[in-house]
Amino acid sequence: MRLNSAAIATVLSTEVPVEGDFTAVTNASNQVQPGGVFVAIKGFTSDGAKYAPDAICRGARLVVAQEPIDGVPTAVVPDARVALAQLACAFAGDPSHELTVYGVTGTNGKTTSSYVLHGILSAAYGEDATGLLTTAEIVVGRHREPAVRTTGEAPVVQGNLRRMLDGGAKHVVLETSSHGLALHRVLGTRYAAALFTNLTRDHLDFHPDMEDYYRTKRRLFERTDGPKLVNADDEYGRRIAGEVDGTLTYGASADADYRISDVRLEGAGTAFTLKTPAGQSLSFRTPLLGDYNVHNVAGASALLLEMGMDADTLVAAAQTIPQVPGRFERVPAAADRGFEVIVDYAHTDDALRALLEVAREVTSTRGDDARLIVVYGAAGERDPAKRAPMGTVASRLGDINIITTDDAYSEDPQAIADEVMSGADSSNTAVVLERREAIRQALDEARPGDVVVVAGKGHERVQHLPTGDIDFHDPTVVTELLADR
Ligand SMILES: CC(=O)N[C@H]1[C@@H](OP(=O)(O)OP(=O)(O)OC[C@H]2O[C@@H](n3ccc(=O)[nH]c3=O)[C@H](O)[C@@H]2O)O[C@H](CO)[C@@H](O)[C@@H]1O[C@H](C)C(=O)N[C@@H](C)C(=O)N[C@H](CCC(=O)O)C(=O)O
Ligand SMILES: Nc1ncnc2c1ncn2[C@@H]1O[C@H](COP(=O)(O)OP(=O)(O)OP(=O)(O)O)[C@@H](O)[C@H]1O
Repeated sequence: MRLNSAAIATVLSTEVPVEGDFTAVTNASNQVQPGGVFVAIKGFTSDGAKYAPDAICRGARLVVAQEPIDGVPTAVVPDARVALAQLACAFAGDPSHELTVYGVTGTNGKTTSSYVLHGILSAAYGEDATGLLTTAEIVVGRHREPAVRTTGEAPVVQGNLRRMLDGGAKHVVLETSSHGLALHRVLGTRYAAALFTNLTRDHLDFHPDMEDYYRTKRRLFERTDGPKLVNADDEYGRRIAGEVDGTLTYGASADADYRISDVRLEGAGTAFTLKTPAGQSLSFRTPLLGDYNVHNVAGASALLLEMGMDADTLVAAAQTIPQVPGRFERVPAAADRGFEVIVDYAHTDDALRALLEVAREVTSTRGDDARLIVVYGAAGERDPAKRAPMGTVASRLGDINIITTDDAYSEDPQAIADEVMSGADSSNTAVVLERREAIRQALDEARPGDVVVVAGKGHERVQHLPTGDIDFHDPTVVTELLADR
């Protein structure tokens, strides 16, 4: 919707030096629309003010910045990121206030839990009534498109919420990263419900310490009026429950409000019982595998029960949760060879441990000689402290392990691999830097019965290397290599 200068002045509580109507807002100079507002953010690597003249050339009629910019009509604000969010909400007409928005946060399991919530909501209320914003995809009703960020900049978040509302959505799941909370990308969004999975070491290149990381995640719960569910089996989940009024817990702990028990592999999925605070025992069957996925399904289910979903509808819907892209994704072409290939997004030591424990369990059901073969690596420019622990986890749980390159960005892949190797056991680990070659060697090694896990990139379609970006999608590469054999 259009906003006039008076409306912008009110939203920002500042003077606006240009009259008339404005069409849209952005912080990216190359996305400016004619008649738009450009918000100049002082970033970590660059200063948006540098791009203000370019934004004006592209049709912006007003720049919002923390200091006046010479020769450019500027509205001055104390915090440009806050201003960006305020304007994004105003231009989109505050869509979150007309939607039921479910926020999901945590270190691991956000995307999966978001898909679980979305899958159950879609089964219960119809696909057209739902929307999903995650790391893997943006889903608007029946339309799916790849996502760029977990939590995009405020105009992206608000623009998508508006699109969903206009398309008939009522329930939207918004995966909410700590970057999103810290950098005000979701400021002004009304959350009707919030879910916390867990907190383990990650993103310490961005947060000064775990306490800051924790407090940032906690903000989601402080600003949610409706139901709030946290993982009782995670120390930080318990902290939120103790510190934010009205927060309930789920988990296997004896004192969890929603208590998980009787977890067992059943057919190609998992069965478990969820005991509710009202004393009901609900028997769940889900196609997802592993204890951590039981937590993801239990957390989402507890939240939906608190939101008033009928228990029978919920339990039936949980049986039909669709495959989450790149999370324990089985590559069908491998079945013909008698072994399994699983692609997964695990890229922290904790996620890798959780993944490989399930993969180990699956391997053990495939016979005494079945082996677990693991291809994995650590990303560059991201929290290097997790590299050696990833090596340790893989060596402990995998039979044959190949360290390869993940997204190295500008870092030297060999140096990253050396750091991972420093935590690994060299008797069961090799380094093969080229990712396609590493996967090829793992497939060559695989015998009938074995399980091959390719971890780290999941749904992603590009590999970021110091030499530039290349197209790379693990499920496609596995399928191509199997076809070549
Ligand atoms: C730390 C971080 O999140 N940085 C993001 C942030 O950077 P920044 O605000 O410091 O911006 P900057 O690059 O210094 O540029 C300053 C300003 O100039 C603008 N600019 C810049 C160049 C230009 O030509 N024109 C222009 O207008 C930029 O849009 C920006 O507003 O804003 C940029 C523009 O939107 C993002 O590209 C950048 O993402 C970086 C590359 C990134 O990798 N972010 C990751 C870590 C991230 O956000 N991850 C989280 C969590 C993932 C998870 O665990 O699930 C996520 O939510 O995705
Ligand atoms: N609840 C969980 N606890 C621990 N590990 C999990 C959990 N759920 C999923 N995982 C593992 O972590 C990987 C990433 O899961 P998912 O994409 O759901 O998390 P995420 O929080 O969205 O990650 P990111 O922040 O990197 O986008 C999965 O592929 C799986 O191996």
